[in-house]
Amino acid sequence: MAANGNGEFSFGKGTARKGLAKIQTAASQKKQSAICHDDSTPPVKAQTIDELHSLQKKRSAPTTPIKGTPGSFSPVSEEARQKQQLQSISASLASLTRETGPKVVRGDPARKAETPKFAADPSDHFSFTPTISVSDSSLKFTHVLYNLSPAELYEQAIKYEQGSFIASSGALATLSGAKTGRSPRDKRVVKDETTEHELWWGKGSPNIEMDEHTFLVNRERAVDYLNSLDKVFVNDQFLNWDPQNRVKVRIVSARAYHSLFMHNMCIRPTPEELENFGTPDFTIYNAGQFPCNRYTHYMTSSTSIDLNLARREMVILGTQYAGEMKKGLFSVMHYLMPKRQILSLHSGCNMGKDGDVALFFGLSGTGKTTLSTDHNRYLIGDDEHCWGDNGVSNIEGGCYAKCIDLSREKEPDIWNAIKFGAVLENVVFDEHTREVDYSDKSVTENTRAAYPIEYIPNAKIPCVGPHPKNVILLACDAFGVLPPVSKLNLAQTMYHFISGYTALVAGTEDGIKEPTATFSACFGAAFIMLHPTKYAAMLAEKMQKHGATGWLVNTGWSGGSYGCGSRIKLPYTRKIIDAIHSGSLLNANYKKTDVFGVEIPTEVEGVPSEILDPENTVSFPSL
Ligand SMILES: Nc1ncnc2c1ncn2[C@@H]1O[C@H](COP(=O)(O)OP(=O)(O)O)[C@@H](O)[C@H]1O
Ligand SMILES: C=C(OP(=O)(O)O)C(=O)O
Ligand SMILES: [Ca+2]
Ligand SMILES: [Mn+2]
Repeated sequence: MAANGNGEFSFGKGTARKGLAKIQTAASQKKQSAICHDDSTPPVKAQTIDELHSLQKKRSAPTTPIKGTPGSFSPVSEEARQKQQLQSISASLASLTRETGPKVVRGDPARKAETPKFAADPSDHFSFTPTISVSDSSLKFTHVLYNLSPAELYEQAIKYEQGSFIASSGALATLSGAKTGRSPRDKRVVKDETTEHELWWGKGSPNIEMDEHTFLVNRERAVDYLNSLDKVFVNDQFLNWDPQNRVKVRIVSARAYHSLFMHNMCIRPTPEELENFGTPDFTIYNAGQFPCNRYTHYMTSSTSIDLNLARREMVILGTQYAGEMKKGLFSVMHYLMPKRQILSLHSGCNMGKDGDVALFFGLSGTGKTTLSTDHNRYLIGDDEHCWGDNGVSNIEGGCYAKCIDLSREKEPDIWNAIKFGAVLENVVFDEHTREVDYSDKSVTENTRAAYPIEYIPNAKIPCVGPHPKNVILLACDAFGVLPPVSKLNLAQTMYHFISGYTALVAGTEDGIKEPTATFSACFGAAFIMLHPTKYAAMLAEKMQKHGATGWLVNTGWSGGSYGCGSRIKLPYTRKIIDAIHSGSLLNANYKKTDVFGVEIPTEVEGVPSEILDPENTVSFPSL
């Protein structure tokens, strides 16, 4: 379309002259008798396109009224508060050798027009901002994208991160890069005078030691990398819905994907809570795109996830798998909470209409998320909880579901939660319709969706509940020898909790290609910090005190091992779980098995009786 200089517009070259109807403008219409005028809509209140675009975005309303009037006790102006916040972020990103933080400014470097108003260094007067990375990061500004909204993070991801797309459901589909599962062999913990005595070290322990100095080397590497970038994302959020034991976390990352993931997974502060956030209790530096240096002492690959409890910091190098952040923080809670006599649990948790709470312990991929998301019950959380004197509380603000073979029919609530705002990791979708094929394992079998807990319609918010009535241990048995369900006495519950017989399912950990039998203490050995007996003793004490019943539920194979038997059908497992919740299974008829001495029911409503006893289904090879 081109203007011909007379205020008239034509399509193509000279088409108007060749007799096609002229496209008429308001000005040209006025001159003629107005037959087809349109005065019903007011003209746009802009003289230029730039002005029009400036109308599109309304300034965010001040989140809370600025407290204090001039002269009242300690008034904090909006300007002073923002300055404090940026100073805090600059301090978080400080180089320990130079002992200074970068010059940080708020806002997107791409939006030149919106000159940032506040800088961390009060002496800064700047008129332009370099947008290229320079090796001496102290000469440039690091732009901080602070607690962006999901919509803003979508735009950042789609504009700047390769492999980020909007799926047809509205979720943000993205790739986590070379790593699509956790790297437990690259997770290190600083051994110092305190942690040497407090933590579980050595054989069987997930805590691979590193020294303070090496931690600082990796921290410097991560911080230098982050400071060399144009912009970083900062999330200030909370862990734990128990208000007395809430932990403030700050996540500094380089990808919108990571920021949106943590926005979904941690508890989102209200605007007022954010204004009064102050100093975080724990900080993650996620420089996952950048490798660690293999010549650094202790490093065995280019990936390292380093935890320093004394500094209250975690550094991530060489893996972009977002699960490292959420599970890394879970490790921190496994340290902090038991110190306060609160038991941290690798479990899902839901509550019935009558207030009966159930815990679902289980190693990754064994069914915590699937089985705690139950349309007939309130969801308290899918993965990480605390059990204290007042009952249970979720640590997180979101859920992280495995979505391989996800179907709308079998898991409607999870299906519907994968909408705008949710992060979909490593899934495959149709290039045109953007419809996800949940059966496709081309990228990984460990495809995942992370969504805020309120995306589940019957989520219980705040995510807290009374003391549990049932403690369900989910074991995914790759050999098919465990019965689908058995009732445990307290001693048996402790035995199974400490030994943690289950399977690592494919993809959740680096290098695991098929279900592999394992013993994972506390059904989460990768995340515990103290010796398993410490958690087990607390669990026994709480179960006894509150009269909870223990159950062992096999969500894995029956009638033979992986490869010859088949996985227990999800609808059967759901029926078993229903019978536990309703109390009907507690009062069923039982028989003792020879193998573990556990009691197995002879009947469960909706489940074929012959599968309840493995002796009927397993064919052991004759000797
Ligand atoms: N009998 C079963 N019980 C539970 N989950 C099952 C069963 N059979 C298949 N599954 C599948 O196993 C996966 C369990 O994953 P998930 O619930 O996310 O585990 P977790 O939350 O413990 O990591 C889901 O993909 C689910 O559909
Ligand atoms: C996220 C993980 O596990 P889960 O399925 O238990 O959340 C993980 O192991 O990386
Ligand atoms: Ca028998
Ligand atoms: Mn889960």
